Amino acid sequence: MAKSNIVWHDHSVSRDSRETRLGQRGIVVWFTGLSGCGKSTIVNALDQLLFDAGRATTVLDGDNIRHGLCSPPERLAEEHSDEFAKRFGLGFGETDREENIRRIGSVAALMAASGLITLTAFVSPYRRDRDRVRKIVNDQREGDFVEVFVDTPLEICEARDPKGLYKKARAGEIKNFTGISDPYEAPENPEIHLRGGDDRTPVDQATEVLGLLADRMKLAS
Ligand SMILES: Nc1ncnc2c1ncn2[C@@H]1O[C@H](COP(=O)(O)OS(=O)(=O)O)[C@@H](OP(=O)(O)O)[C@H]1O
Ligand SMILES: Nc1ncnc2c1ncn2[C@@H]1O[C@H](COP(=O)(O)OP(=O)(O)O)[C@@H](O)[C@H]1O
Repeated sequence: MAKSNIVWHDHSVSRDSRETRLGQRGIVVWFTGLSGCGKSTIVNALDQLLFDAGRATTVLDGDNIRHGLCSPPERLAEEHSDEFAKRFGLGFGETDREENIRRIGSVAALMAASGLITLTAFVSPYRRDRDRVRKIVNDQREGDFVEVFVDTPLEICEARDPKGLYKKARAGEIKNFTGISDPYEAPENPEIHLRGGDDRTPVDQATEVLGLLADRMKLAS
């Protein structure tokens, strides 16, 4: 393949300077799990706990990111040509999910490099896609990627069905629905394994994650 002629440009404000000013290490906390497992709710609770503790955070959430950076073709077609929408819009096929996670992974790595505690909530069903993000983040600095598996059984996610998507998927109205007509590859060695579907609240779960993150967010002394 031909060389791309793209050259990295270094900037004068270093990552260390940014992190020293913020008093924390920038990390990526990557939540993965089935639709309805609790990712967004737990991330939101964790973000609130971190914010209240004076931390600088940001949240990348699948539902929101698919309103902008990773819009589906139908949304793009409202503003752009059909050809553009088809080319750049992302659905839920395997390759579209791969590109979704590639874009988010890249953004998450940039945010962590700015010193932010970056919380992400994506189904991200393919191990290979998650591992690529792990590599990008850890290549910047080892140990900064924290995978959190929200392990809520499918039956519970389906019973919750807050958006009615499982019902539609069972009726064949949504194709490629994770857990129903599309695979979910569970993490083999997540840094944090949260078992969902018991009587713990999202705040309990977020508090557990916060405890496990404490050392990773600290600046080296
Ligand atoms: N086919 C299919 N499979 C799974 N999920 C679907 C699908 N179609 C729409 N949705 C809704 O989109 C949200 C998942 O988007 P993500 O960007 O997180 O998906 S992925 O990481 O690219 O797999 C997901 O959000 P959550 O329920 O918050 O997980 C769903 O609301
Ligand atoms: N620990 C929990 N206990 C009970 N219900 C929960 C818990 N966590 C999330 N939920 C509920 O489950 C539903 C799906 O949660 P959500 O955060 O939207 O999942 P996801 O982002 O993984 O799709 C919501 O109605 C939410 O209130």
